[in-house]
Amino acid sequence: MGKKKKNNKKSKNENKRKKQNHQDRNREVSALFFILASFIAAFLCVVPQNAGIIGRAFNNIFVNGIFGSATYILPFILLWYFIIHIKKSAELKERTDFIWSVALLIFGSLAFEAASVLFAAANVSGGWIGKTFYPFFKELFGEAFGFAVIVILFLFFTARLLRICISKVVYNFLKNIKEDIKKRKEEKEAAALKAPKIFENKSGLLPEIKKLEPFVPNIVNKQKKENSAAEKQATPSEPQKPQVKLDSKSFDYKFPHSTILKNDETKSFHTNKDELLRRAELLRSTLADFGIPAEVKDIIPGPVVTRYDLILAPGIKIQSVTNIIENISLTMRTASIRVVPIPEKAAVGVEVPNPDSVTVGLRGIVEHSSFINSKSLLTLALGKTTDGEGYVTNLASMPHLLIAGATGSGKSVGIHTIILSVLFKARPDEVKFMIIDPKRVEMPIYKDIPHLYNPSTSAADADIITNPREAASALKKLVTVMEGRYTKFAAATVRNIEEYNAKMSETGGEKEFYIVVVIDELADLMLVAKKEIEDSIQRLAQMARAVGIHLILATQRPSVNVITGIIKANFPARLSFQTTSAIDSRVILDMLGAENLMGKGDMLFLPPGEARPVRLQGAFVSLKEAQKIIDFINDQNFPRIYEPLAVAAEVSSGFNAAEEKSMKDLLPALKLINERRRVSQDLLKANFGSSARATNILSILEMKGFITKPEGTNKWQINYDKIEEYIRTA
Ligand SMILES: Nc1ncnc2c1ncn2[C@@H]1O[C@H](COP(=O)(O)OP(=O)(O)OP(=O)(O)O)[C@@H](O)[C@H]1O
Repeated sequence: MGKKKKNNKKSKNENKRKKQNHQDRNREVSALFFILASFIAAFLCVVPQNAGIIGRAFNNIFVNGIFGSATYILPFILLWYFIIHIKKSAELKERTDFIWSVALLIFGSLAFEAASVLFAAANVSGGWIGKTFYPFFKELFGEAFGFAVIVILFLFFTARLLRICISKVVYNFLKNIKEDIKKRKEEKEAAALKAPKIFENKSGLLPEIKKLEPFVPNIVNKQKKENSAAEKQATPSEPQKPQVKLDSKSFDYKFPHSTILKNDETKSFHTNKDELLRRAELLRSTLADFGIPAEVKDIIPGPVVTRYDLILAPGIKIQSVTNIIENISLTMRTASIRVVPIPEKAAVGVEVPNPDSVTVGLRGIVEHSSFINSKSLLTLALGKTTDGEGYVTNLASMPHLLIAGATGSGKSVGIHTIILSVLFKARPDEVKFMIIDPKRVEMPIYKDIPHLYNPSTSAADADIITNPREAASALKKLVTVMEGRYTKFAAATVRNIEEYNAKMSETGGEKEFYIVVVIDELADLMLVAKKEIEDSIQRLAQMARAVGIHLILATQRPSVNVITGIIKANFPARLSFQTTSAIDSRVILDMLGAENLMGKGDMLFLPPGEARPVRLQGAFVSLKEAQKIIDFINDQNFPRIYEPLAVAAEVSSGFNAAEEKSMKDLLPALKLINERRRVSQDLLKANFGSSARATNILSILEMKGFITKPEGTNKWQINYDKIEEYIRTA
């Protein structure tokens, strides 16, 4: 059944490719026709006397006849037709293009006629069309205004033909003016405020309102400046091409535009100074009520939470604040308050959710200078820090990432932003994703991207892996791919993928692509084949970094059964969304805190080697936006080809030593099932000796389609026809 599905998919891909080739050929023939027509028309316009009867006829019919001087526009129109046919990314709108072209010639004739009358230009004329219809415009609008109307309509038709969106041009123009005015105003304000001051209250424990005032606007200004600087540095929609580039593939791949995404609401989040000061005072007085003398030193407003940095009176422990978190929540009328030590300021930060939070959009971060300027192909746009700064990190240096969080906390959205951030920077032949999604809910949207990879299949058949057993087998094969790369790199006397690719650039050899393995719900895999999965993950996590393989594991059940000691030890970078309990927070981060997050993308990121996590509001991207980016990529029909080593590994045999043994057991197992008319782990164990052997046989039986387990059931269905046929032909 599996084979049939694969064949169907293959033939579908083949048909698609054939259709595409046919369309490409048609476009090329049309382009050739239009460039020839353009040359001939230009020749006939410029030197009709050298073109015999045809030249004279052309001159008499068009230049001295129908269109007058507007005939000279014709070669340009034909040239434009050539351009849109040769440029494969341009959409062909044959009927409307023809209408705009005719309108252009008509209004060109009218414009020339109007010019000849208005400026008494004897050497131009509007031909029969100009002479017949211009009097009507002249009568209706008068000479000068009539000319203006004709020119405006002429420009309008030109814009339509050239696919220029006038409203966009006007909008961008007005936006630039508005931003210019805003920037000048900000500069004036900044000059007035002079250097940013950190307020200090020397008089007592009450924060002094006057001294607080310059602080809040300074933070907001800083963010706005960062935004406009980023906007200036590069066109937002065009992330800079990273330096590492595979030169062996010549496909003209286009990166998706950030403008496909929705605008980021946090670009200019508003802060109400009076409200912030009121809440600071409320916090101070609540602490005082519980006998904790403290001074609010800084207020750091952010898009989702505001941090109040407290200086505790000498002798007061930070735990005294942590102990009354719930009371603070009550008085401040908000849940999810978090207390963090800020050693660099000798302060205690109290993070309080804002009454109105704004969504952090992915667009705001991928347009941020730190993302645009990052050279790594594996740059991740995670979200924004509590003070509203874009937070960008590099998967290549982590080198693997462990993600956990309760259901609904924002894990899937987080995984989408991670995958999409890479899609904004990396060509399909530079980075590939091996996506394992036993939940089958979130990841199917990526099933056709040319970045997809599965070491068990050829490139054309690569799909999202949903079956836990297939996942276990694919991970094993990835270990083989990793070992193959090690051998290859050793032969090339390089230590890692960067050096290897640099060497290939010099020698013109084939480069290696990075492989990012994404597992959305590790728990589902661990349930089925814990030992196998753990072994593969351990080996990959320990060695894969140098050969460009990186793992991202996500789970909503961060228990020690799923995130085992072995896995944890090999994953120094952790990302925790809200957890259901403090214990879960400890499992994932080795500390408390994640249980007090707010959900919906609120997260703690622990970079490798860091002692304290950074709190971030994850970038949000809707499935609709993600789909648009994927469509943009898929529409380019990037050829799905793997670098040879990737498939060479074991694909022919497809099994390792243990599996080979199981293959030998296959025929006796099939005979047994056929005889007993049932299958189970116990039956196989009783006949073949051990549980492990029985598990391996079950896995082979399922992979070969002899048995299937329909979703939602726990019973194997047996394909007796297939079994009988196999036994007959064996
Ligand atoms: N960064 C974010 N900003 C704003 N809202 C978010 C963000 N991330 C998630 N959400 C909201 O939270 C909801 C749940 O998110 P998501 O589906 O990612 O959770 P999950 O942890 O994957 O849950 P499950 O494990 O059940 O699949 C989303 O539908 C969205 O409304």
